[in-house]
Amino acid sequence: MTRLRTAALVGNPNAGKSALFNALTGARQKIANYPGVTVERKSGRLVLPSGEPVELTDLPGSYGLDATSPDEEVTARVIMGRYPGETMPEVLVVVLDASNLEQHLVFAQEVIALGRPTVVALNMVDLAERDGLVLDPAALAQALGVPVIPTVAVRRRGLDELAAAIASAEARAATDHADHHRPFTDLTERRVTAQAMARAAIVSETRQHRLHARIDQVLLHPWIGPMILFALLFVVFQAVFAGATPFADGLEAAAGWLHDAVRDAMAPGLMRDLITEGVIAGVGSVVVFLPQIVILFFFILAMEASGYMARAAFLMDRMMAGVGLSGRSFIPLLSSFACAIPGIMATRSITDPKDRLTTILIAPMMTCSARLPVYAVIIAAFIPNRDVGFGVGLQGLVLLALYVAGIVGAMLVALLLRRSITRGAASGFIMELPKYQMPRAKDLFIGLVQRAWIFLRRAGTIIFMVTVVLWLLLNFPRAQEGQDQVDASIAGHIANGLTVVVEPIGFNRDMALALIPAMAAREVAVSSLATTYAVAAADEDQSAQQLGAQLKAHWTLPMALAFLAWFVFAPQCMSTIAVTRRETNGWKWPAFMLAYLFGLAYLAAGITFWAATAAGL
Ligand SMILES: Nc1nc2c(ncn2[C@@H]2O[C@H](COP(=O)(O)OP(=O)(O)OP(=O)(O)O)[C@@H](O)[C@H]2O)c(=O)[nH]1
Ligand SMILES: [Mg+2]
Repeated sequence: MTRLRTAALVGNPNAGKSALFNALTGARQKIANYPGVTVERKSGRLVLPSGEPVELTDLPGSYGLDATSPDEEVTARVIMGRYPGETMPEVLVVVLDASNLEQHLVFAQEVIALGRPTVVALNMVDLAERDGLVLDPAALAQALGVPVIPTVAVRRRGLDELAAAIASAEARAATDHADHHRPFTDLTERRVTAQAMARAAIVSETRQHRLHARIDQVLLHPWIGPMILFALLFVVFQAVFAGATPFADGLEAAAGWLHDAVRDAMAPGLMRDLITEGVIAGVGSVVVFLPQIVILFFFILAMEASGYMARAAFLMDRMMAGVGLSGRSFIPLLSSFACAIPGIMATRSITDPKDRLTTILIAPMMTCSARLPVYAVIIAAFIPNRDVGFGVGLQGLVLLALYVAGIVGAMLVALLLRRSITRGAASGFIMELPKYQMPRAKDLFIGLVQRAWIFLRRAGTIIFMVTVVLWLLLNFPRAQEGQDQVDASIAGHIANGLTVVVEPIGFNRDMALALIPAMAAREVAVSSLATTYAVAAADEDQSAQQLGAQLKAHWTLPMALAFLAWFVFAPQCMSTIAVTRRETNGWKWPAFMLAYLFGLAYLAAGITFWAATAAGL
């Protein structure tokens, strides 16, 4: 019988473990240039030169075997063979950042001291070379007592050698009968040794860090830094609107054309209506926002890969401390701009449980990409595409304001929570600043394709299904002669009931109708509105108008602004609630989250509506 061969990648955060894992197994794990990207173990298949497979596990980065946060706990457990349902990995592959040896050797020694078959991947040797370090891997191997293989994960350099080293360590593992206890190693001692080893392994060092140090002086400057960060965000949101418009217009025209083509080609009837009103008008109204999503993620991915994101975390640390959070919360909150689900999972790298809980509770207020279609459709319909001077577009400005509103709301809530429910001292923040890197075009491209695919898949599955169900609920029972179809329908009845609740904050029936299906996914608010208006238009024998024109015909500006304010806060997403339940082990906190976010949304929408009405908008 053949054994199942196993190996695990271990090392400090940001050493390039996931990049190496992807290169060795062909997986597509997320990599980014800041610590704490991976928070869960992930396995894949590596094929050795002999053709034999090895199950390789990618682990969260860690500073030591005595875990201080939930993600480090996973690493320690897997290494020690105490992870439920999993055998202990036979070979440990320690991944080191060659340009940061002194730090990374501290944990490496602890792992090597376990006495198990171990191989060291001396990764990022390209960056070490760039920084003018000349390394002596043989000296390091001698000092550590295990093989050391230089690698460049992102350029696939050294992979064959690494696989061969894993294979021979693997062969030793078969005859390894050592008892697997954990020997005591002293941290201070390891630090001193790490320093000595790093010195011995570095043959020569030239001063090339200077440029990067100078860039950091500017980007991390107490007041120039935040200004640059804000200017950058400003550019991002301008680009989301200005850059996407031609593409979005093209897609919208294509959807319109498709709509007309289907209408002309099919015989009149419910099937035709389902396709034109539900699928094309509904799902199509969401898909047209693909260009905006791609532009937003282009900036996010470029900032992640370059190393700027970690600087932004550093800059925000002071502001975060002001509301009782640490800069450690920044990365999870930042991930929440893509989606709150990975954001909430990323809180596993936060050591302090109260810090972590607070971060989980405010994460849904970060504007996730699912809100972008909702914001964009309403802004495009109600905010004039005007230049407010210096080439700054009003639409992009309003979009930025919505993002800022979410951030400010989150900070205020954090402040309140830290003074009441999650009271406690704010923990300190130490984060290594990663090296600056030029984002690689190929990685960016793959990242964008992945994001686009996630967006389209959502449109094709959950948004499609919810829209079709809504269309059915809008069309049955059929209206009597002279009756309005939407009013007669099941959906209309439900919406009329809800309208009583949301009328005080300025919402009409159509808006109320969009809120319930949008619980499945926020983008559904857009497809629901599009479908509702398409059904209503067909009923009144109007030609189908584009969604923007329909909104303008049925809503006032204060109503539109109130709807935007609602979406800044409302917890319109079931999956976020589910992941909160999982990460907090119970229903208490997700229930709390739902209640307070709905409360906030209601307040914000109401205040916006009445203030805008009073201002005569
Ligand atoms: N230049 C260079 N960059 C690398 C190399 N390996 C990884 N990177 C980059 O370094 C950054 C960190 O890589 P990851 O694979 O996410 O690091 P990790 O060890 O998995 O980090 P955590 O999941 O946070 O523990 C990414 O931006 C990678 O593109 C390398 O050999 N050379
Ligand atoms: Mg990783």
